Parts: sequence; C-alpha cells; structure tokens
Amino acid sequence: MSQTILSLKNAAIYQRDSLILSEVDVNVDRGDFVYLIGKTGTGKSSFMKTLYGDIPLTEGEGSIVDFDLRKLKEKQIPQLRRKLGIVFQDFKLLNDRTIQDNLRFVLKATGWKDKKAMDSKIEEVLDKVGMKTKGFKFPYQLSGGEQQRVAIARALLNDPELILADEPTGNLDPQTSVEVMEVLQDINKNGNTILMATHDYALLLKYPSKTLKCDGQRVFEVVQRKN
Ligand SMILES: Nc1ncnc2c1ncn2[C@@H]1O[C@H](COP(=O)(O)OP(=O)(O)OP(=O)(O)O)[C@@H](O)[C@H]1O
Repeated sequence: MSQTILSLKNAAIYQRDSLILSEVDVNVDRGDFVYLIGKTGTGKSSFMKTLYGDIPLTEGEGSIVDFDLRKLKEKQIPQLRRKLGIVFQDFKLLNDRTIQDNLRFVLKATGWKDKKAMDSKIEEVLDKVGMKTKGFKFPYQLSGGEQQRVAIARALLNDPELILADEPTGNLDPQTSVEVMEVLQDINKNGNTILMATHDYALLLKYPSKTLKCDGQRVFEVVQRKN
C-alpha cells in the first residue's frame, strides 16, 4: 500500500470560472494529521470540495485514496465518498430520527444489510467518540459538541481511509472545540489520516501538526513557531 493518500500536483481549483487556487502541490501521507488554514474566502472549502468530488479538477494532477481526480466520473463519486469520512461544520444530522437511526440510515445507503453487523458497527463508532450511551436520543436533544461527535462517528462507519473535516469546530465554543479535537486526535492516533480545515488558531497551538495555508491563491506549508 502506498504511503501517499492524497497528492495534488500543479493543480488549479476553480469555483465556476473563477480561479480560487493555483499551482497547488500538496502531499498527505497515511497516518498524518494535517491542518488547512487561511482567512475566510481564501479557498479552504473549495479545496476540500475538490477532494470529495464536489468541484471537478480540471487542471493539474490529483489523486486521493487511489482515485484519479482528473478522471473521476460522476458515477464514481459515491465510491470515492465511501472511502472518505466527511465532517462538516454544521453536523448535518437528520433531526427526525435517533442517533442510531441516523447511523443506520448511512449504513443502509452504503449497502449494509445484516442487522446484527449494523448494530455492532453503530455501537463501535459511537464508543470511539464517547457517545455509546446516547444512541437512543434525537439530534436536537444533544449539545453541539455531542452532535459533532456523532457526525464524526458517522464519518467512521465505513472505515474511511481519509477523514476530511471542514471547520468541524466552527460552530462550537472553545471548551467544546477542545473536546471534539481530542476525539479527532484519538482517532488519528488509532491510525486514521485526517485533513482538517480550520480558522481556529488556538487549536493549532494546542495540537501542533503539519499545516497548509491558503493565501493569495496559493497553498503553502507553514512552519509553526513555538513560543
Ligand atoms: N458556489 C460558488 N460559486 C462561485 N464562487 C464561489 C462559490 N463558493 C465559493 N465561492 C468563492 O470562492 C472563494 C473561496 O471560497 P471558499 O468557501 O472556498 O473559502 P473558505 O476559505 O473556505 O472560506 P470560509 O473560511 O469563509 O469558509 C470565495 O471568494 C467565494 O466567494
């Protein structure tokens, strides 16, 4: 298995006809925890969207979990997303069903059939995020931090090779952000690769790791200063 899980070479990223990022050279290895930072509007979300097939890559080279982003066909997008765990700022849980049913819904939609296997997978991922006892609750009965932990559990359901988290702490207060970050750190220590877009510099200082920065239509690797 190759070490590299994500690689972009001389890639350009567009939103419709506007160039957002150019000459993007990025490499993420299996097991890495990588931040993507940058001021609002500099292209973090556009970068992430390109990685999960929401924006087509039309210039340069890109490969992610063994998919060639330049050759990605519409019908391959669900297969790609099954190999990725995607976490958004706004949780995106279904409010009309319990946490367990939210997770079961995703498993069924991704081809799982065996009820026992589904139940045990749901328990396993909820346990990983410290939410095993809350599976019977509805999303609106949980705090923001708990909802985000469930969203992380949902991202883990199909044993993703890479987790893409776009501002996962963006809607959370500082203390809750740290709790969610601890969950992501644990998951990373257990072998998951994580790319996380954030503008929360406090988290970067507390949990230093490889950092990419979007600025002036470019993506640079930045060296964090230790004070
Ligand atoms: N659907 C769209 N169509 C056209 N332009 C867009 C679209 N979405 C975003 N943009 C533009 O692309 C640029 C990059 O936006 P993007 O959302 O990637 O930035 P970001 O760094 O993620 O910002 P934020 O931190 O606010 O989420 C912005 O100038 C934005 O106006």
